[in-house]
Amino acid sequence: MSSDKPGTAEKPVSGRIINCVPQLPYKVSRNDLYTPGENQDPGDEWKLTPISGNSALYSSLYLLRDSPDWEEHVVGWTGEIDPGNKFAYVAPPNQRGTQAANDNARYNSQESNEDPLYLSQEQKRVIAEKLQDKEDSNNKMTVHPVWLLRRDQLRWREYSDKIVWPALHYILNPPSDGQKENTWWYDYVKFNEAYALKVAQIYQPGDIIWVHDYYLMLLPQLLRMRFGDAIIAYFHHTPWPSSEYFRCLSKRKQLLDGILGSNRVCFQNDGFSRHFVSACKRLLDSTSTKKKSKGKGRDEWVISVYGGDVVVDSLPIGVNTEEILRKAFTEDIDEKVKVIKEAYANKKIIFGRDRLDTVRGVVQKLQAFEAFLAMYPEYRDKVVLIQVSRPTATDQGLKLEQQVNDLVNSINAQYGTLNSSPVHHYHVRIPEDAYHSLLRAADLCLITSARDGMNTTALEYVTVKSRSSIDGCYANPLVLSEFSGTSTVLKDALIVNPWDAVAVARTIKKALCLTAQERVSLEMKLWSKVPTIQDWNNSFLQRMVEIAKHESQDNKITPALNRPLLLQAYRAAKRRLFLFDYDGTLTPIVQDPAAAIPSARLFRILSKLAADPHNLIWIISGRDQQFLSKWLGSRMPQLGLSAEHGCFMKDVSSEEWVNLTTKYDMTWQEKVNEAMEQITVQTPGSFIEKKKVAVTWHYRRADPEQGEFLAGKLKASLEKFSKDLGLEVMEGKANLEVRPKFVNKGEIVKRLVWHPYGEKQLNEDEFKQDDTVPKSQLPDFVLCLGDDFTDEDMFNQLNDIESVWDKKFPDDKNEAGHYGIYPVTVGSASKKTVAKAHLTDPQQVLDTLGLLVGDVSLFQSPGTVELDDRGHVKDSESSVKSEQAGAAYNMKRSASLKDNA
Ligand SMILES: O=P(O)(O)OC[C@H]1O[C@H](O[C@H]2O[C@H](CO)[C@@H](O)[C@H](O)[C@H]2O)[C@H](O)[C@@H](O)[C@@H]1O
Ligand SMILES: [Mg+2]
Repeated sequence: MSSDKPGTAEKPVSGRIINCVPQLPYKVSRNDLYTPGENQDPGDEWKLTPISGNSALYSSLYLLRDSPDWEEHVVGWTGEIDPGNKFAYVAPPNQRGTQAANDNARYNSQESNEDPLYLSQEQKRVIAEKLQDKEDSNNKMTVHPVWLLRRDQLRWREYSDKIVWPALHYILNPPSDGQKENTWWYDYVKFNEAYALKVAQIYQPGDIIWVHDYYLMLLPQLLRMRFGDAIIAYFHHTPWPSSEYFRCLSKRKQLLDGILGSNRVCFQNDGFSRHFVSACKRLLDSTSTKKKSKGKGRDEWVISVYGGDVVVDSLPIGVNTEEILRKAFTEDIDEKVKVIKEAYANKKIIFGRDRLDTVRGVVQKLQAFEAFLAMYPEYRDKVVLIQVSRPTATDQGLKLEQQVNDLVNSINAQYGTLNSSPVHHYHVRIPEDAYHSLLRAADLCLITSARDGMNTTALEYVTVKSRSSIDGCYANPLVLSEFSGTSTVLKDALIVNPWDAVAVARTIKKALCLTAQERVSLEMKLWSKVPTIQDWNNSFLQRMVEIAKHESQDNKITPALNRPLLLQAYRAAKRRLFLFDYDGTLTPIVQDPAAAIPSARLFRILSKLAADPHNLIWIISGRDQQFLSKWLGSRMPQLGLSAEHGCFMKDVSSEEWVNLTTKYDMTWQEKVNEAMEQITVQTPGSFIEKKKVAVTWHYRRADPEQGEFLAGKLKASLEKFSKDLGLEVMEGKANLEVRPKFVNKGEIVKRLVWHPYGEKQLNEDEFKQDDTVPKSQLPDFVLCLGDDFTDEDMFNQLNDIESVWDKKFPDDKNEAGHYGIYPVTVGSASKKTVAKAHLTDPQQVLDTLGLLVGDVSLFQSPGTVELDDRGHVKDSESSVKSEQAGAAYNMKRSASLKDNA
């Protein structure tokens, strides 16, 4: 698509889509029959087989490939590569029986069981070439494989499958010490980082980046860190649970924050979007507005996050109806349908196909069918349930399989005869032609999922039933669980609660008794609602183009702090200055101000930071001197302190506090106190915190609505005289603070940064900026963290300093091309900020500082990390070792294969 395509002129999109899918559509396996040799095609070493599942998503990829409007790039993990069995070492004939041969055989048989997947560059090139879609003669779809070649390939799935997936499907994991989960989390972070790296290699401005599903929740934010202007969409294919479930995840904030790097987050239906919006509100304190989307009547929200807008909406995925009809109506399938019908002559066929996991409701289905046979004995030899259950490799798989088998056996034992069984259960993956034949032959399709995003079997069934061919195989009814995402699309299906077996049984009876006219009328309604994948692609992308057009420069999301890059800059710097706010930044906000004391972890990390002679640390807080001295200064005299929003300061390793407000008349305090006391009387639970200069009115413990309302009233009354008295009234966290206007945290920052690094601060009220200090004496790394409105003064000051330095010291930038200045806001997503990056909460603050002092893993939070093809940090010790081992392994292996050829 060209940028001058109608409607795209205002904000051109490049016409390229980068589709990020959790896995490429093919399974890669090594061909055991392959032996390298001169006449061998290296491509023969590998075979590809299409993987099952995610059919709608893959169908969307192929349709985009064929669209004249878009150039498509697909980024996806290769999935687990099957290394084949050809590793057992066979000694060359002249060595057979020798000790060396036996040792080698032992070595190689271990290798064959646990192939470390050391693929050479050439092998990767060959596989990548094969993965490039064969049907794509015009090369319109370029496949970019994400390699994560490790011995234990399942590791890349653990966090998604064992932690995220259950929570998304309302399953709570049993409590654990969290150790395994942590390791899985690091792999999940790496998995997402590997994608970000791959996308960064191909990204061009104007590309639409389309991220799919819960394996890749961190990817949008990772991309936002790299490309502030990128157009990013996240589509969530599975259900999104109530925030009550989602908040059980220990990494809940990081996951939400990861998704919110997108411009648009889209779900299968409004209910899922609503849950997501509420999770963002509760966990990240974001705000949102809601409206109806144009034309479709669906809900659309705009969430405000860190200064930017994220559209949240829904668009149910569809199926490729044309292709289904083409494939399901062939002479071959006609024959197969006839055979099925003859095999079950005089019986109504009830059909179901589900993955055998706990949420697909196979157990509920069998229980309902059992109830049906019990309640309606006249149907016992007149129906058959053909249930195809696709095996899954889950932890509960075996138990579930056993439960299903027991139920099938018990139903067949009770209601079967010598000649027939009411349930035919196939625990296999059936081929596509068999599936289409069964869809066509069915008199009823029964879907009883306890949770799913979009059940494509239901859509495919309705599609097939829209065409008449053989008598009795047209317009057959669908019984559909209300817990399936599909029920919001196919509202006219016979909707059931799968937990109510009796009600489902009654609905089966009702469905089997529908007249032909009723069935046709139902089918017509359903068929008109089946979304096609073509429409889904078009609508999705059309909306993305609109969003791209309306993106404004002053509405950009402040991205998450890129901690690995921070670490790099930290390591390279020698004159580091840390400027930390206290409440809400180094400690979480609590009800009682006196209870917000530093944690042992905070002390440990601050002590480690302070122990480095290249670090200077200042705490710049609204707290008074007494609090700061008691809890911080007395324990760590090496900290610089500033109290009451810049009114006082105490230099590093000094005990003397300097009052920066001595020249100021303090009679205003009386007037402010008076106003605050009046409001305190009216507001039970509120109180005044009197400091030396500043005065704070707290209402955290008051009724929230009353507190907010009266804070507004108090602010208005204070503002009547504050200007004349040179005061500033500041809205804090459930408080209102007043202090002289000419002091603020930004002024302290100015003093600290514009000062020869490491020299004592001057004890003067008035600060005179010394412009003669050379850059080599100014800090080369400034990390400033704050959560509040008052901290914006610090960020503003740093931004100004950066602009001045840009002009004054254009040649003194660091290796990364900047001055190492990091203004970072902490907490609530709803606030507008001038900071350059954000962290979600004080815990992430400690994780970040912990990373700098070596206490925390690089993969605790996602960021820009260069990984090699095995998921090691590039050029790290493990990466180099792994590369050497790989080279040795490949030499040995090819020698062994040649010898045995
Ligand atoms: O600049 P800071 O270090 O962030 O201090 C700002 C104010 O923090 C304190 O109040 C806030 O934190 C309390 C403890 O979590 C909480 O209970 C209260 O609702 C918050 O407003 C402190 O009491 C004030 O003096 C500081 O100015
Ligand atoms: Mg604060």
